Amino acid sequence: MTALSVNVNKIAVLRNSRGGGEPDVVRAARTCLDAGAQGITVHPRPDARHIREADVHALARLCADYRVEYNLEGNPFAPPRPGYPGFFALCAAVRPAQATLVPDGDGQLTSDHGFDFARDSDALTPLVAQLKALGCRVSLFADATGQPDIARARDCGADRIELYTGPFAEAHARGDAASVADCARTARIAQAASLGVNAGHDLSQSNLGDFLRAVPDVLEVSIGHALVSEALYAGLDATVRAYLDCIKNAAP
Ligand SMILES: CC(=O)[C@@H](O)[C@H](O)COP(=O)(O)O
Ligand SMILES: NCC(=O)COP(=O)(O)O
Repeated sequence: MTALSVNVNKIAVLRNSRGGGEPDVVRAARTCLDAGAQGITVHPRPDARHIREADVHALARLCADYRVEYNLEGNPFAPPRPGYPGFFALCAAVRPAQATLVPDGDGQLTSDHGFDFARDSDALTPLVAQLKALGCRVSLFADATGQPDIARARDCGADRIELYTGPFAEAHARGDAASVADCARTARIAQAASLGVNAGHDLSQSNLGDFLRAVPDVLEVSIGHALVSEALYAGLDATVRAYLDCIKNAAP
């Protein structure tokens, strides 16, 4: 069955907005694992807008305690800067079970494209080898347009690809069913090249079932933005009631 890796970036967004320690990303991740999630994903960015170096280490310890997969995502080509030692250095320090390479520019709001394998293969190949030497499974973020050159990810030495599902999610929200067929075609090309298939970006409760029914043998989905948004809705009712109880119980 497909594994769920929860991306906790958004918990760190909320924490950083106040400068304190709440919400606590490790507590949130532990709650996800206690609920049955099979892994934790983070995508630390060079500007440290959400996940910070210390979080990467703390979550690595948690995943080791729970013996679950830790999936570290990032751009291996982004140079180090104060507060961000670089993706490879982070992987060398915590040795995540899976390193997912994503070709994000610095100023991007979020990830919005996969690798161009015709252009990037030569640069990726030695990096993939170095990450594998650390003991990481390596996955490469890939557009899901049915392009045959997805098989080149295998030539780079990668174990898996992660289908970029943002365009699928947008199309699904418009009621357009065609894009899931592109995802399925891309997955089959990758699998024929002996690559495992992960998927992520903007997956949600409203599109995940349709995605998994259409795309064969997806090994893992990593989900953050929608999952955390939905958790707010799911938790608000109980939380407001708890506050009302506090007020009632404190009333003279
Ligand atoms: C690769 C991918 O799709 C996710 O890791 C996504 O980029 C999360 O990053 P943000 O939380 O910064 O949007
Ligand atoms: N790799 C995708 C991921 O970790 C989560 O993406 P999103 O659900 O936050 O869009």
